[in-house]
Amino acid sequence: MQSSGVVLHTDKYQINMMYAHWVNGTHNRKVVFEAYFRKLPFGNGYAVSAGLERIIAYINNLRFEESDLEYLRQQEENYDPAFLEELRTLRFTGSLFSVKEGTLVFPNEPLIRVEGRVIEAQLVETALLNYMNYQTLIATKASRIKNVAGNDILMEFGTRRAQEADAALWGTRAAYLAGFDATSNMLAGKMFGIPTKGTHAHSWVQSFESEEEAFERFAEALPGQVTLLVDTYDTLKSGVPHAISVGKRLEEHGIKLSAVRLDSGDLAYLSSKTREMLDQAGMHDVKIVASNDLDEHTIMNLKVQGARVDSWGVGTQLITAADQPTLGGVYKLVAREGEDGTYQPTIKISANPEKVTTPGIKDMYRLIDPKTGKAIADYLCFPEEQQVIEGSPVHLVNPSHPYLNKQLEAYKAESLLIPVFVDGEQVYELPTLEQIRDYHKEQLKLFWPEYLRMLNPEHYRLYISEDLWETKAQLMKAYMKK
Ligand SMILES: Nc1ncnc2c1ncn2[C@@H]1O[C@H](COP(=O)(O)OP(=O)(O)OP(=O)(O)O)[C@@H](O)[C@H]1O
Ligand SMILES: O=P(O)(O)OC[C@H]1O[C@H](OP(=O)(O)OP(=O)(O)O)[C@H](O)[C@@H]1O
Ligand SMILES: O=C(O)c1cccnc1
Repeated sequence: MQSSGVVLHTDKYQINMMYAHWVNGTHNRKVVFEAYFRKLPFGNGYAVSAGLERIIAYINNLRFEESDLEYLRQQEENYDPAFLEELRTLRFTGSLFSVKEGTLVFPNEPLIRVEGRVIEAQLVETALLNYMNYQTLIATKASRIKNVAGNDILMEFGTRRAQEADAALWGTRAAYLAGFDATSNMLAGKMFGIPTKGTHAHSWVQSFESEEEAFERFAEALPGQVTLLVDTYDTLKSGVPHAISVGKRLEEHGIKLSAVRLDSGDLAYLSSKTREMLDQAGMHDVKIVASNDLDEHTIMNLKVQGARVDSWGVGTQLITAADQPTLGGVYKLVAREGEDGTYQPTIKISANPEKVTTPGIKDMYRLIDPKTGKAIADYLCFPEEQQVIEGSPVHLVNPSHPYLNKQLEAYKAESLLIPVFVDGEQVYELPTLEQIRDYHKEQLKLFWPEYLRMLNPEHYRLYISEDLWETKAQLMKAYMKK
């Protein structure tokens, strides 16, 4: 999506609330929102933050063009023309804090904090959640797949099955930042500098009289990167023997067969047999690629069965996050400007204690054990609380079960929310995608394997400060009294 039109990538109720604030004269009132998710996807022990690059571009391009205003005029005759004139000059003048892309994040942690005029903060909710939710979801799925694939090469093959073009492109980027090595999507390659890879389809083989001829013609056309798809007719009786005979002939002309691809059948059995056949032919360097509706479960299972696969092509299951197609991130008001111009913390009550919001503007820290270098827990506190920065002991309170608390004496603290926009100005320069990928790898090293395992991982904790708990308790009490 290009700059023109992004401003209407929002829900109608946001524009209606903006209008109602304008009618009430409260549209310039300052508020603070936080975006977070409540439940980890796929039963994973962590999520991988992604979406910030697109959010930055969105904020920078946020302006109502004449066609947008004309559309609003047509849609709602109640909108006062003076309101639309106000929109014409609207820009994002607030501040936005975010965790960096590639950071490991956990439920109820603010991934983004928006501070600014309510008219702006409300407008951006929908798009921010849209970008954050999808990209974080796919980065998390990709990180799970990378977790089981180890050092094998992972190729993203999902574009044809993605929920349309934007999802294919940004999903591919999310997959790459979380550990995939390449993509088949050429536009994603061009836009983001992701390495591209490709084999050939069954249609290539079908478009020739014989499989052998198809292999030969393909190899001659593209010497140096020849991967032959061997399952169009019969993998072991036809495909692999033909790939071997063509490979031998190519060798005489100095062309090397790189790999064969298996795309159906029992991938454990077929890959083992294929490996045997290639080795017997002395083609030890020829690699085996597997594809066919793979995900972290099938890849792990195939490895347990001894599959001899060097490289995995993963499409549908990754790009659609098929087993859990949404993250469910929310955007909640945590503070608003009072009459005296200072921020007052706000709370959203729920019958479910886990869903009661933690009020106020908060900083977030990752507390790290100085001896082991491993993360202990994450911690929210008010910015004015200085203990963490000074390194003096901190009291950790469980946000929904405050009787579960403890004192932490020795730690290192890393601040997780970094300023991205301050008073409308972008102050954060995005790292390159390669740097984000490296950062994600470093993030993984920060955690004990218990938190990273695919099945039944340990629950990594988020604590709040005592002051934060006091504020939350007071607001809950005040609400109960009412
Ligand atoms: N050894 C194995 N263990 C577990 N799962 C496997 C194994 N081999 C393949 N799979 C997976 O099983 C599924 C098989 O898919 P499917 O039933 O469509 O069969 P197919 O071999 O692709 O048949 P078709 O010829 O119709 O394409 C795929 O998700 C594949 O990744
Ligand atoms: O299974 P996925 O994880 O989504 O991976 C992508 C799939 O897309 C292709 O199949 P398709 O049937 O679309 O085309 P083909 O004729 O080239 O096999 C490819 O062969 C993979 O099987
Ligand atoms: O290059 C491939 O083999 C490929 C690309 C996209 C989808 N399926 C396979």
